[in-house]
Amino acid sequence: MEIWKEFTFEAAHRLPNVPPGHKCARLHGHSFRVEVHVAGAVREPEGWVMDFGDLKTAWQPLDEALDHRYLNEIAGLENPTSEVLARWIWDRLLPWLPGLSAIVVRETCTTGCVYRGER
Ligand SMILES: Nc1nc2c(c(=O)[nH]1)N=C([C@H](O)[C@H](O)COP(=O)(O)OP(=O)(O)OP(=O)(O)O)CN2
Repeated sequence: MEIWKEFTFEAAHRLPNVPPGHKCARLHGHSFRVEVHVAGAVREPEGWVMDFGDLKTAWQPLDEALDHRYLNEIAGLENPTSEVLARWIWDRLLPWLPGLSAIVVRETCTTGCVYRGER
């Protein structure tokens, strides 16, 4: 079974390594949406993989680190593409969520990425 919870944060960024003239080299912002997925057996008697509330608790420090920030200023996010951000979030949640199975990052309504860790 796989469960997930979606979180949102607002942040600014620019992409420093894009080709000359690329629009994403300019400072801009997104309402980022992040899905945190956890896989595992359904535990009894609770009838759940884990409490959605515990996902929220695990996310809280990341909200503090990311919300209303300039992502490029954060260590490890100097080139804050969706892909880099997904891996950065994965690395910070894995110690708290051993069943972590995917991080989905959406920058806009039409773009995003999914990271399932190193295999
Ligand atoms: N593989 C990636 N490609 C791009 C990323 C990224 O993180 N990974 N990021 C960007 C920009 O940050 C951009 O803001 C989002 O891309 P895009 O979908 O092109 O933005 P638009 O909302 O302007 O898209 P339209 O559908 O054309 O309106 C770029 N690429």
